[in-house]
Amino acid sequence: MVGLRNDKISVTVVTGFLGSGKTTFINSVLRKYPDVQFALVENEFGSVSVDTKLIKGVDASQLFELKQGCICCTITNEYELVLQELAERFPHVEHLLIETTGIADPAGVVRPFFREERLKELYAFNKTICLADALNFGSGRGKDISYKQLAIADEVVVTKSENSSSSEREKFRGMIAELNPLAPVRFAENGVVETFSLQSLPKKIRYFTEPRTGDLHSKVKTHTWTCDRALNKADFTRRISYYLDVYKKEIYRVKGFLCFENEPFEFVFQGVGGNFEISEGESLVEADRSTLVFIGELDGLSIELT
Ligand SMILES: Nc1nc2c(ncn2[C@@H]2O[C@H](COP(=O)(O)OP(=O)(O)OP(=O)(O)O)[C@@H](O)[C@H]2O)c(=O)[nH]1
Repeated sequence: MVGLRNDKISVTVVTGFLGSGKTTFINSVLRKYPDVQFALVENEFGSVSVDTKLIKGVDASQLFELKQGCICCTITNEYELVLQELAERFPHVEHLLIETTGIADPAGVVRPFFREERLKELYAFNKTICLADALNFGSGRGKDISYKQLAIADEVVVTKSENSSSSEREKFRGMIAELNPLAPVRFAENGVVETFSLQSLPKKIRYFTEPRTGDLHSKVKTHTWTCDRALNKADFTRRISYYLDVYKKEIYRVKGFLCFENEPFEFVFQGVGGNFEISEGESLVEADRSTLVFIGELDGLSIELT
């Protein structure tokens, strides 16, 4: 069956605290892309189930509905097998949307796509989108987990923003940059994000906002590591691999670009919860400067990679 598939399935993870608007957002994505064959998985407290409520009002031909029995096989904790089975049984699926529960740590949902060889063959990880509720953001509700969800995200959507003034929007941007200076921020009004695109973000990540220190009083901190000479690829890979493994609990997210000896193009580094991927980027090396942004509980960590 897998042989029928020409392209990998793109994977987008939608996360965000309880009631932040994940279901609403997913419905708007399904409406926006009526020609894309989606599959939908909801991750719930470590188990996996498909949330059929999501198909309401959406043409069923867009969706491959998986019955619980198909994916929750008798073996427990088989998330990776479920993903594999999904790709193999439904060769027409083009895009997998995974909705995490509001109190889930998304690192466990994302990690298999960076770690498992078979999943890397079947899936192309697209991005993690975190929804933040404008009406509750910064209230401290579920602070640790919702800050971690924001810290890991590639893109943030502030939902329920229809009544937010431009100064309030700026404040949200600042608070989010405090947790995650890498993620572009968009706003949803009445469940619709005007400029949203499912496409992955460009493999150029120079847009990051300078980390800020604000008043969130969060344990989540940001650190920018730089090196001004070309790195030896094998040495660096070994070191970062060791470092991220040792601090996989503390370091939530690492993202950046690297310059390696004898390589004309910059490489993009993507790391989530102890696992990482290094892939050739789109920009030619101009100066031999490598930059990695670390996000996590960094107090007391010294980041030495060379
Ligand atoms: N005003 C407004 N309401 C919204 C918006 N997005 C979602 N909502 C409402 O917020 C409530 C929660 O939305 P859901 O989409 O169910 O949130 P969720 O994150 O899936 O919820 P859980 O699965 O329980 O974590 C619903 O009443 C939505 O109609 C928005 O942009 N504006």
